[in-house]
Amino acid sequence: MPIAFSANLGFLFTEYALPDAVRAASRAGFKAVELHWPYATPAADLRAALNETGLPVLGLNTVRGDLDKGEFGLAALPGRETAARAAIDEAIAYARAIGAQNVHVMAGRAEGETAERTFADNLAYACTAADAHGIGILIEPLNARDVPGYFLTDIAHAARIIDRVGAPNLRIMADCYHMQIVGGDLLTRLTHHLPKIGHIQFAAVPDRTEPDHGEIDFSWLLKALADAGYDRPFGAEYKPCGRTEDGLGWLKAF
Ligand SMILES: O=C(O)[C@@H](O)C(=O)CO
Ligand SMILES: [Mg+2]
Repeated sequence: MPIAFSANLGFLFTEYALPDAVRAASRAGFKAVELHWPYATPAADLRAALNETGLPVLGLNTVRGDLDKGEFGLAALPGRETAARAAIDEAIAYARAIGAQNVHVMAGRAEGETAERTFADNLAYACTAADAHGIGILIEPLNARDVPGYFLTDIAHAARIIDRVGAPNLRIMADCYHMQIVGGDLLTRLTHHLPKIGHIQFAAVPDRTEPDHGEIDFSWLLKALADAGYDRPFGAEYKPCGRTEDGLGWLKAF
């Protein structure tokens, strides 16, 4: 099965304004793009670049909240439901404007059963609102070294939340970088949860740069995941060591 890649424009091609980053990703051979927080860019400008290149947008994130206070998402924060749902509405509206396939709803720093219930309720709201437009909702476990106190760190926990919410358009964004730090055993765990996975991302571990070195052999792992049935583009979400184009040897090798 041929393997395709998505460029995460939150980290890759940041040398360019976002519409030109889409064009650069297309020139480099990526078959899709994904975004972090594109809201400062007029959707029409982005849509023009997407139409021009024909690249699909796999997803974008809800805003994190008050960065000065260290917020990293709102959806699992008890008492912040109004802000969380406004962030979800904003993300869905932007996703519709550019034709993005998914919205990643960021949980935030929280713990315990009340946070879990808040997250599940906000996700149910997001899933209903997104489903009306054919958009999926993603949740992503993040490692606690990079994001201390983040509500969701473990893929098995993400799977339990999906069962609890019970919405057909809710899936996991499984990031190999975070998962390796949170327990490794990537092929077995990813394959086990594959029916619930909507997107897979990757970067070298531990330095989160180009995926051609470090603890994980991606030339083996990504082929094994494709053999196991994962048939969507893999999201390259790493921090380039220099200019993005200068570090694309791994892409050419695939
Ligand atoms: O892994 C990450 O950091 C991203 O996928 C993200 O969306 C949250 O920062
Ligand atoms: Mg990620």
